[in-house]
Amino acid sequence: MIAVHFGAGNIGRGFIGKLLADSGYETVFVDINEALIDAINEKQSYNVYYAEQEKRSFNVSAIRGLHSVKDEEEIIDVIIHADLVTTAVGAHILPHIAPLIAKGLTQRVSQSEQPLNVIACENAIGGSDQLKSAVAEHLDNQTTDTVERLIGFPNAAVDRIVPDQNQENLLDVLVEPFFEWAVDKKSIKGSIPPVQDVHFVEDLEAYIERKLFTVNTGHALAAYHGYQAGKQTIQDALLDQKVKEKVLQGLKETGRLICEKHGFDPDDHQLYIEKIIERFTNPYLTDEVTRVARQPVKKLGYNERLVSPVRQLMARNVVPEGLLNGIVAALRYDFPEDSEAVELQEKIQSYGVKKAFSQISGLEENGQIVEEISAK
Ligand SMILES: NC(=O)C1=CN([C@@H]2O[C@H](COP(=O)(O)OP(=O)(O)OC[C@H]3O[C@@H](n4cnc5c(N)ncnc54)[C@H](O)[C@@H]3O)[C@@H](O)[C@H]2O)C=CC1
Ligand SMILES: O=P(O)(O)OC[C@H]1O[C@](O)(CO)[C@@H](O)[C@@H]1O
Repeated sequence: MIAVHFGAGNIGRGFIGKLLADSGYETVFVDINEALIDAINEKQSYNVYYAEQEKRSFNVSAIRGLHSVKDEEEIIDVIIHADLVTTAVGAHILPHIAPLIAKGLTQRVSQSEQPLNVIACENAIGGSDQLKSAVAEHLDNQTTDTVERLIGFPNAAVDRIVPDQNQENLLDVLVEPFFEWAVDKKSIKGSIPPVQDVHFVEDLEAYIERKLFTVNTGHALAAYHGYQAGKQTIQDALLDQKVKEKVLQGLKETGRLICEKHGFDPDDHQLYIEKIIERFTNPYLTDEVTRVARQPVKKLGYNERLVSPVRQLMARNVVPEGLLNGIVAALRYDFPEDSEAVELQEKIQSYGVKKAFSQISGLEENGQIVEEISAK
């Protein structure tokens, strides 16, 4: 079994690559980072370490690497023969890898009727749908119909905290022991050769909103409030009671939405929140506030972890003060090494908070949410 995985970064190697190897796949990593690809081809294996007292280690082998620009022909060839295609590049990168995936799929469907599934493992609602739309822009009409018939783009929710790495061996990855990978059952074409521990679910929206609005919203709140409080790591941020209370306030608000909308049991959801706070504070991980806060422009988007639950709660006549305060903290994020933080601050300087936030979030400039934010 051959899997092509785009993005040999933290999640690519530390999560998806490990599960694919555990399931008996040969994994072809595609990445734009030449040093990573060279190391994969030279070493042909790496270790995944668990952030826990025992520090269990797992060897990942049967891997090779291809460079997304230099090895285009080989990537197309491997897509023709693949049993599964996955990505973990960042949702904003999906449009950049779409042309290459489109070329691979065009050649594949012209010579084979074998179905294939392409799963975007990104922190985004409808990540695979986004990739499918981007791929469709590079297909001719006839190929679009055949791709529609043979190629599935099931959405997925992926959950594992993999911080930035500081390993001696470039490829090794330290990850939290917990992980969850849920894939939308209904969009699968043909079948996916088994991948260990993947859940195929009927109602992905409930899973993904529960995950995104708890793990990612909670992490974002800890990062933006932690940054304002001068904390270096998420672990330190959550040791500050004031920051922790702000995180818990926001999670209480998203919890209300998730339970009301998707019917999760409030007591079970409270345990889910507690488990997540425990994961954030894992003492065997060092997770920089600036990693979790990265790309504030993306994170303030319309369907993202802060604005989406605020929109949905306001539509239910609830004013979520904790989440609104989280947005305010995000709008103040000015880490100079994050190009989106620089862009955000420049926008605010040029247009003022109201207009800048409205442009970034896609919310109406004179709407209630933008008014609430600018009044804070
Ligand atoms: N790190 C984490 O804890 C989690 C991350 N995620 C999601 O997983 C995705 C990846 O995140 P990370 O692995 O943390 O990021 P990362 O930055 O470690 O990995 C991304 C990889 O994509 C590669 N890449 C960028 N442009 C490319 C291109 N045009 N072609 C091929 N490869 C390209 C980069 O070189 C890098 O190796 C994101 O969508 C993130 O939201 C989801 C759950 C947890
Ligand atoms: O910033 P992105 O692209 O969402 O990816 C990093 C994310 O990974 C996580 O650590 C775990 O999902 C998030 O909380 C964090 O925001």
